[in-house]
This record gives sequence, C-alpha cells and structure tokens, in this order.
Amino acid sequence: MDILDKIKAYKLEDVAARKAELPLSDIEARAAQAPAPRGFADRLTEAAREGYGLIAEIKKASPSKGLIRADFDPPALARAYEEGGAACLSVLTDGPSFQGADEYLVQAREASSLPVLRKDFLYDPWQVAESRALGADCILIIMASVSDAQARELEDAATRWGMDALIEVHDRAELDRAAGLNSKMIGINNRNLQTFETSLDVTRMLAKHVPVDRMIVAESGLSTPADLAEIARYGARSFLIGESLMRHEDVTAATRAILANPLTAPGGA
Ligand SMILES: O=P(O)(O)OC[C@@H](O)[C@@H](O)c1c[nH]c2ccccc12
Repeated sequence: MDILDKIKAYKLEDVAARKAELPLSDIEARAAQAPAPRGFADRLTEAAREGYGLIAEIKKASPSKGLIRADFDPPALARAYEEGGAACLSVLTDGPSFQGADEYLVQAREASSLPVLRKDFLYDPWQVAESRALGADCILIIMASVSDAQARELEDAATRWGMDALIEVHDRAELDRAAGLNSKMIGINNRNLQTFETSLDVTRMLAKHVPVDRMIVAESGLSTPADLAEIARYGARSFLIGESLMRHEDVTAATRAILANPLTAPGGA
C-alpha cells in the first residue's frame, strides 16, 4: 500500500463521517451561501499572458519533507503571496499528511483578493460542495487516485458550483484520460505521489502531449527562476509552487524573485 492508497483510505472514512454529520442537502445549503467564486482559470490565464501565472501554495508540512515552515500564519502568507505577484493561491486542507486545515483556506481567502484552490484529495461530490462552502474557487482532481467516472462526477459538480478544476496528471495514461474531461487546466505533477520521486523531466516529457486547447500548469519541485525559464520552453507558463517559497523567511521577496524576468511568451505578449 503506497502513500496515495493510505491517504485515500483515511479520506474516504473521513468523508463518510463528515457526511453522517452534515448530509448533502445541508452542505449544499452552505455552499449556496458562500461568497461568489473568483474566476481561477481566468485569473491564471491573464497572468500567464503577461508573464508567468503563479499558483502559490500555503503548505506547512508534507509526508515527504516533514515540517516545511514552523512560523505558519495563513492570512499573512496569503497577503505576502499576493503582494509578491502570485495570480492564485493553493491551500492544503488535508490534516493527517500535510498538517493542513479547512480553516486555513477560509482565512487565506479572506485575507487576500486572489482565487483559491482547495488542495486536498477529493473522491465524492459531497467534498466539492464542501469546498465551495469553505469558499474555494477551484478544486484539484488527482487522476492517479480516481476513476474516469469519478473524475467526471467531480468535474461536473465543480462546474455546477461555478468553480474551476485543475486536473492533475503524472504520466501519459493519466494525461490521455484528462484530455477526455472538459477542464482547461492540466497540472503536470513532477512528483510521483506513490514514490515521492520528483523530476522536472515529467513536465519535459508530457508537455508536448497536452492538447493545444489546454493550459499546462507545471507542479512541484520548482525552486529557481532558471527552473521556470527552462520549463517555459516546453510550453508551460503557469506554475504551482509551495515548498521553495515557504522556506524563505520573506515570502513576498521570494515570490517576486521567482517571477522576475519571465521568458517571453511564444508569439510575444
Ligand atoms: O512544494 P512543491 O514541491 O513546490 O509542490 C507544490 C505542489 O505541487 C504539491 O504540493 C502537490 C502537487 N499535487 C499535490 C497533490 C496533493 C498534495 C500536494 C500536491
């Protein structure tokens, strides 16, 4: 049993417990009262046209790295990322593996004007309604952990709630499955969630197979402006970055630094 299987097992139990407490109709009523969605894909696309589109991640810890940031203040981090030029935020809400919390998403979103991705492991449309109830503007669909039918169901629910979905893939088979969905954003995860092995070669190899009408978001293991410039040559102009920014004391400065001097978009922009 690898880490992704373990996460899935406890997540399904957790969802069952949450559902027992708050049936679908109740969570849907909460979602209906949440602040209106901020257009996540639109904001990212716009930023990527002018430079790079950065999804900056609020991440306290991870199963592969342990504690990443001791001084962890989600609202302050959200403001720092916004000031540094991030287009969107990503907030880990999974507790057991990432020391995240639903509250962190609520706090980060309230502290900034940026659209927010709920970074968690989703299997059930109930969780999509829950994400919206928390204020999320976008959900993550991890192809390595769901069936095609589940992915479709999650995507449909996101669309119904006015949210976007980031479809995460790690190999060619997952990418081909993702191409059968409607979402525009394809996240290429450089980290294998089964082994934690991280290599930018994943983006280098998969980028050319992404359908031209989709936007590539290169995810994980990115830490320098040179990484971004190099990966941009493969057609990715949007990036999801957590750890390397979280490890800097001055998050605003680190965000500005990694976004400086973007490689000019093909065709100019
Ligand atoms: O911290 P990094 O290496 O910059 O990676 C960020 C993000 O890509 C990573 O947190 C991530 C990508 N896909 C995920 C799925 C679940 C949990 C976490 C992730």
